[in-house]
Amino acid sequence: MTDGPGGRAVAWHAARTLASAATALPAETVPLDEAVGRVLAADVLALCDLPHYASSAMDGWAVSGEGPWAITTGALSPGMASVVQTGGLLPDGADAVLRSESGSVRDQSGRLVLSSTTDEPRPAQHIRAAGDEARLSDLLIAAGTLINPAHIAVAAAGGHDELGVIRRPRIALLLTGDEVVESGIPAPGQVRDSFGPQLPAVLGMLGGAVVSDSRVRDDLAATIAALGDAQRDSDLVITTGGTGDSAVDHIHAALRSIGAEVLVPRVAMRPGGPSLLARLPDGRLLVGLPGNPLAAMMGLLTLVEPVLAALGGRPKRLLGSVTSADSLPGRAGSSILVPYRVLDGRAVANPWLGSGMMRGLAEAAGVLIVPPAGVRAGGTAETVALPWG
Ligand SMILES: Nc1nc2c(c(=O)[nH]1)N[C@H]1C(S)=C(S)[C@@H](COP(=O)(O)OP(=O)(O)OC[C@H]3O[C@@H](n4cnc5c(N)ncnc54)[C@H](O)[C@@H]3O)O[C@H]1N2
Ligand code: MOO
Repeated sequence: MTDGPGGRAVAWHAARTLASAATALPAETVPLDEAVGRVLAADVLALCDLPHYASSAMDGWAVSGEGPWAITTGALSPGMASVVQTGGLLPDGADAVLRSESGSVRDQSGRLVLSSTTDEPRPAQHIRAAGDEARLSDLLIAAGTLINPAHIAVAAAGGHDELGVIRRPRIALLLTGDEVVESGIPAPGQVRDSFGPQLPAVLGMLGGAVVSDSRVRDDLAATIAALGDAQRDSDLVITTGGTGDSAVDHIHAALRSIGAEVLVPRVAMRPGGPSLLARLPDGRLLVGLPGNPLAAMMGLLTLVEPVLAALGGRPKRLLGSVTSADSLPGRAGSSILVPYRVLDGRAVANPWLGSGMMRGLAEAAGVLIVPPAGVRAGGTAETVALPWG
């Protein structure tokens, strides 16, 4: 494994495991329509039977006993029927529903009499019984569930107006790089900012919310001051750039200066090796991403994603696997992360894999993890999914 400014590199899988050790944040209550995409903090139980009353599943007549039936209103006794609509409350005494297309009504000396024109209804036919889907206090949605729109409808049917969800991890971004410009075509020596426009979106996809976004001069004192400010309102600080050892790289020195505990000084991977994970003095976590854009995204998949999953109480995303079309050489002591596309069911490495290039990732189906021993053509490689699917 390679050593670097922060110390000894941690193997790729081990780095992800260390980043997964964060403790889940406390719960908050949100209205139902804001709960999609959040993680449920406590079990949701039915506050009533589902459905909570017996109703008709069809437009037609509620009937009691054998036909023909005398049409009436109110409670039914055998031989009586009354008009019902889909979803309508069944009168007492109803034991089936006859669909409107299966019956005919005739006037018999001033009394309306209903007869079936088919072999319907069977007993209990077209009745939605109370409690068919769930009984009062049944478990409807388990704590830890990532809530989808259908869960919202289940919770609403179960009588809930709001849900307890794990607080969304709040993220402070500190972007370094005096050469970085935020608009237009950069002059030689300048570079167009990759992170400002991209990170809030990808962090949102991972369940986080960027609450502040600051630019920091490539200066040690400014970096130390910015780290102090960033901690205050956030659960996670993410820095970009400055992870190296040059005169303009200050992340490691600033972390030492404020007494942070470095948990992962760098990761045994390429690109993105200088990615780091640290615990700040107040206990919050910091992920340092390298300045090279592709390297930073590989650091994000390795460290930020598991940290956010753990803080947000989300299930850890499992690694996938794919058959590699080609032989991919490995590198002693290191994993190589390769954005790939799929051709004829097999993974093919994308072009544009330089650590400053983003086109290969933009066109990727996922990222291959090539172990030190490499992957042979036709062999299986582990994959990590992209946050955008
Ligand atoms: N002597 C060595 N030099 C380098 C090593 C090494 O081991 N020895 N490692 C290389 C690797 S690997 C990486 S990755 C980078 C890490 O660099 P830093 O994290 O210190 O980042 P910077 O030096 O600030 O910037 C690197 C690169 O990225 C560009 N950058 C920075 N911010 C942005 C941004 N917001 N948008 C787009 N591009 C950005 C910056 O202009 C540089 O080109 O170090 C290698 N060097
Ligand atoms: O992580 Mo660096 O070259 O590996 O960009």
